[in-house]
Amino acid sequence: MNRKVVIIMGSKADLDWAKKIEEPLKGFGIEVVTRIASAHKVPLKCYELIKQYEKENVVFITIAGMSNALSGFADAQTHCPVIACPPYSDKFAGADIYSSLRMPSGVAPLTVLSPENAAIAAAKIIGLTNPDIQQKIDAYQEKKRADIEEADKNLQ
Ligand SMILES: Nc1cncn1[C@@H]1O[C@H](COP(=O)(O)O)[C@@H](O)[C@H]1O
Repeated sequence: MNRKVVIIMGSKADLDWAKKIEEPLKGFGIEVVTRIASAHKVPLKCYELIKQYEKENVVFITIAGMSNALSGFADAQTHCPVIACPPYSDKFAGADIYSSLRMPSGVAPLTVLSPENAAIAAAKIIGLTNPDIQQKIDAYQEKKRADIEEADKNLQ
């Protein structure tokens, strides 16, 4: 069964970050749709996008910098899994991150900070019902193990 990942980002300023999530997903052969909608500025658009894609049982990945309302907002409106992947920032001592971590009761977006890892997490969810994707995840992990062996061998 083919399921897609829908990336929603708060601003076009997040595009470079989104691409770092898109690339590994496409490497796994997963269809990715990328949209821009800010929960602060266009909440109705966010809602409509969530409801539109929810019908396809997608995995959402949400990207929102500074003050991340988007991930909790999205998660509370859908039965689909939501992975928050806020863009990296060390401004204000990295305090932006708390807006992704602290959620009210019943709101459960998963936060994954690395864009590549967010893609892996989404691929694993899709892999639960897709043996092709499972095999690709196995191969990816095997490559990671081989990289360690290679690096270790090169030190000897
Ligand atoms: N949290 C939020 C709500 N609306 C936009 N943002 C985020 O704020 C940053 C700057 O957005 P803008 O370009 O709209 O100023 C971007 O990371 C964007 O995701």
